[in-house]
Amino acid sequence: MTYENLTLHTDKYQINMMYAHWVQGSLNDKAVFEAYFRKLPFNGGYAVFAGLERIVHYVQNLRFGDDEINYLREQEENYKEEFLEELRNFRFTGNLYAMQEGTLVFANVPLIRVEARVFEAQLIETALLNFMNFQTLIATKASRVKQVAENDILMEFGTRRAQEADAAIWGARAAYISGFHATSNMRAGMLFGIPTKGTHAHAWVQGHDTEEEAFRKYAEALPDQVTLLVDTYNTLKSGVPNAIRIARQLELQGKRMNAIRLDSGDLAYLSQRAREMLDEAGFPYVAIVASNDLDESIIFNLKAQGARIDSWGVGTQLITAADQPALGGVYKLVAREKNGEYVPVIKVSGNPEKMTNPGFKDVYRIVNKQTGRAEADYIALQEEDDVKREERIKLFDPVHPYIHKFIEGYEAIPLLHAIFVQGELVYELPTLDTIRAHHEEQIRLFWPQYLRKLNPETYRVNLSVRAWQLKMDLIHQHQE
Ligand SMILES: Nc1ncnc2c1ncn2[C@@H]1O[C@H](COP(=O)(O)OP(=O)(O)OP(=O)(O)O)[C@@H](O)[C@H]1O
Ligand SMILES: O=P(O)(O)OC[C@H]1O[C@H](OP(=O)(O)OP(=O)(O)O)[C@H](O)[C@@H]1O
Ligand SMILES: O=C(O)c1cccnc1
Repeated sequence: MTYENLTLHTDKYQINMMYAHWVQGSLNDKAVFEAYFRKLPFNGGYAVFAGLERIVHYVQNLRFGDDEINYLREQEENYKEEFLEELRNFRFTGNLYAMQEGTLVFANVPLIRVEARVFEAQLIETALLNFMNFQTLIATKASRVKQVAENDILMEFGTRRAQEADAAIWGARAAYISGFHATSNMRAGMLFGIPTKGTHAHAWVQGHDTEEEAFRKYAEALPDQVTLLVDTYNTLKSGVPNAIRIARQLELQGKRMNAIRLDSGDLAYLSQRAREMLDEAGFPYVAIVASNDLDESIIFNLKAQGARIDSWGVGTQLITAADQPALGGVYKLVAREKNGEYVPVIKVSGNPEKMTNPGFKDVYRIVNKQTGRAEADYIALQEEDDVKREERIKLFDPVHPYIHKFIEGYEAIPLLHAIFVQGELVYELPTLDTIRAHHEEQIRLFWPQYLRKLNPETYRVNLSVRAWQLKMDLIHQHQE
């Protein structure tokens, strides 16, 4: 059994469509798909794109090996042997464009564009969305936590509550992209180079005759990284006083205790009292770590209550994106090859929000040269040159097209980068620290009103006049 080959990590309907294309002789026709989401998660003002590194590895390693072929043969007697033979030669030979990880992204903006034989473009939909949706969701959640604790140390503690192993490690990576400082997951540390941190569990304290003995033995074993969990019995009556005793003993050895950790009770009150006790005892340098089902709202609230917490361990709520467990990213056909040329296609829907934006398009971030801040994302047909030349363009509200403005003196930053061209990887995957730095820059690119957690302003995402006109024309054609 091979677990590593992700080629069949797809929905059966993709293979069915591949088969039907093969039968009908249309497998080599080119298709253009775009991946995007329609609604921002967590009622927020932005999302943080993530998932590209995993997508790159996935696309590079697409192969139907013996196990995959045999399984398909067993599963579906309709699949002809020649089709299965065709699959043996399957490689991704198309073009794939994507946002850089860590980029701030918005609803209805293409985040990934795939231009490939329909045979290939169809297969990869499921996995692409799987990776993009999960990692983008967690990176976004982490960014919200980061926003409320900008100057504190943030540790990702979620593995034990994550939806299985892949979610734990890719979630840890997504959190790091958005500004977390460390993860408790050692494998994520090993695979991605994320710094790891850890304290100790209640079991360590319970496993000794007294709390003080537990603390002392722990400090003897790891004198340079002593963070003591003080809530097993009574935080203020025994935990903190015992931790202070250990801090004293460590000073006699010329060492400094790192921190105490609070994991239950009223974290605002306990942190204030513990801070006083530590300061009075002469240990102002001993930091206070808090954990216990934390999320951005609780952290924000604790800060408003004057909590004296320096470092936050955030697990369940982050790794499971508990208040919104899925990002609804979709993958839609926008153009297809017909008689050797691309024709735009649309999906018309009773729900106007679900109507797709047809045509082969590019995305630009329009940055005001004077303020250095982003004004809008602008989606134009690929052949449109005015935006590429940074000439005057019209921004207008697609729902109320009479509300518009013309802008010039802007910089148009193309957001979709070439990742694969004709099947070749042309993109050098950035280091995780480069991605993190890119994310920080992205945060600075936007006015705070778009980023705030509560009732953010809606950032403009506009179609060019031509892209909008194309959409209107196709809607009218379908209505007729
Ligand atoms: N001052 C505070 N203001 C708002 N929320 C808080 C405050 N202190 C703690 N919390 C949060 O309230 C929740 C308390 O959870 P819970 O009722 O399980 O209490 P607990 O102290 O963990 O109890 P237990 O002893 O069973 O572990 C946690 O999510 C915690 O982060
Ligand atoms: O609350 P989260 O945000 O998910 O953070 C992780 C939690 O996991 C641990 O608890 P657990 O009860 O599993 O183990 P313990 O006995 O070490 O406290 C830890 O003490 C945190 O409370
Ligand atoms: O290091 C810790 O304190 C830790 C790690 C994972 C989960 N809970 C706590």
